[in-house]
Amino acid sequence: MKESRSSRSPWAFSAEIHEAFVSPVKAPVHGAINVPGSKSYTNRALIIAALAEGTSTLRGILRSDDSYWCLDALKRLGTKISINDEEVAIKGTGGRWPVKEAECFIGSAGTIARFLPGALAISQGGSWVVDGSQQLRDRPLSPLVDALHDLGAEIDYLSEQQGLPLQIKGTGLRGGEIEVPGNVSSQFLSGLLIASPLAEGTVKIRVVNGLVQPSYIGITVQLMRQFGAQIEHNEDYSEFHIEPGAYRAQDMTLEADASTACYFLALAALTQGEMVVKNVGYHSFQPDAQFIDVLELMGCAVEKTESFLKVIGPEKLKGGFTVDMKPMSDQALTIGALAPFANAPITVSNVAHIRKHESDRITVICQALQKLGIQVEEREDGFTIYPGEMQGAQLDPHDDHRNAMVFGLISTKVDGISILDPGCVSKTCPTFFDELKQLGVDVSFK
Ligand SMILES: O=C(O)C1=C[C@@H](OP(=O)(O)O)[C@@H](O)[C@H](O)C1
Ligand SMILES: C=C(OP(=O)(O)O)C(=O)O
Repeated sequence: MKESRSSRSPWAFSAEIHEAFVSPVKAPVHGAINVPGSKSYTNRALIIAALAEGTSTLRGILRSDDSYWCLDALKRLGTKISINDEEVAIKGTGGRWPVKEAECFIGSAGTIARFLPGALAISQGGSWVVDGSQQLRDRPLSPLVDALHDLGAEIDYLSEQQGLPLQIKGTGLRGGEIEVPGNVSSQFLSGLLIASPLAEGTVKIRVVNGLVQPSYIGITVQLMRQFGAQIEHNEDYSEFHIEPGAYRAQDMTLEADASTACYFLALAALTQGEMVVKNVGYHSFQPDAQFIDVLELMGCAVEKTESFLKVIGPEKLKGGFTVDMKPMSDQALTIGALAPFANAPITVSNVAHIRKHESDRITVICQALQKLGIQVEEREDGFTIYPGEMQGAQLDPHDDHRNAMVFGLISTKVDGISILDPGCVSKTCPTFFDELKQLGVDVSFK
């Protein structure tokens, strides 16, 4: 087994850059931008298209590390893919992967780690290794592997840990009734759902221990249905019933990334600016599209439409509330970045699971804010941030794109911050610092 390696792909922003400096803005930031494609839509659509019968065309894909490694893995499995900028054509394999033995390196992409094993296990014949960065090796995987075992899969851990690397044999999945916990990651359930139509029999799934970020299951179900799957579920996504049947190729344009949009909306909130994200609408299954409601609660003037989101920042942000971020936990950190500038403390609750994301996000944001001089209270499932004056410091995002992006936001208001390893934004938004520059924010690198 090879050593795990870095997750930076050829689509990453320059590997030569070690530190980024974002200067405090001298005036409110105004702009209207388009954000890149959604990571969640891209990696689901790529994998389902590769499992489908026929050739799919997907427009508006995200070009970042996570999607690069997804395309790379599918190609290593023998899928014919042509990529033309943000458009890909994928000749589906019907789940009969042409290359019967391969090693797939998937960087730090939680989505691929949770969606690919089932997509391989459904195949008849073949044996593949799936591995990722050390960061991804350390993230939870066993609830998915246990549930796939229950459906008849042969999957082995290749290390001491119950995580990547995995060896997956193409034994087919027989179908049946299984349970999966939803409290650590919703992605285990999404991975089971995506594989289920290609099982030999009906699959019934019961979700136990609650479900974090349920809207991501909405994206999974929506795309599965668009590709022709027969899937039924109850209202709270705790029970699913999937009939066997082939996925059929589709021609579709994917949504832009609502999570990425939030950083630019938050920039307006912070700088008394005005920002329009032209290609993300409010009624998306991407939960982060509704983060604008939290910005409204903080005193921003907002416009939420089907096709765009607009935020105008107030004189002073409002605090003095607790917000349960379980439904859209990727933005818990963004609140952490805004809270020191509010007029009263803000508490983020119910996000214990983000300690198992790319970094222990609760500890990283709390330690960074403390380093900048802010009073924080860290709890197992969240944090309270107090308003305060900040001084510059060197901040380490711990190879986590969302930490780096929120450090960039704070830097637009505080002098003397340096962000280490800024290239980690490439996981979902390699163009993050370029976008800031385009908006007139001064960014330099070392
Ligand atoms: O299914 C998806 O596309 C995602 C699900 C969420 O993960 P968890 O359910 O593991 O929290 C989210 O944080 C991640 O960015 C994308
Ligand atoms: C949790 C995240 O990523 P992943 O898809 O690797 O789980 C994220 O993008 O915030």
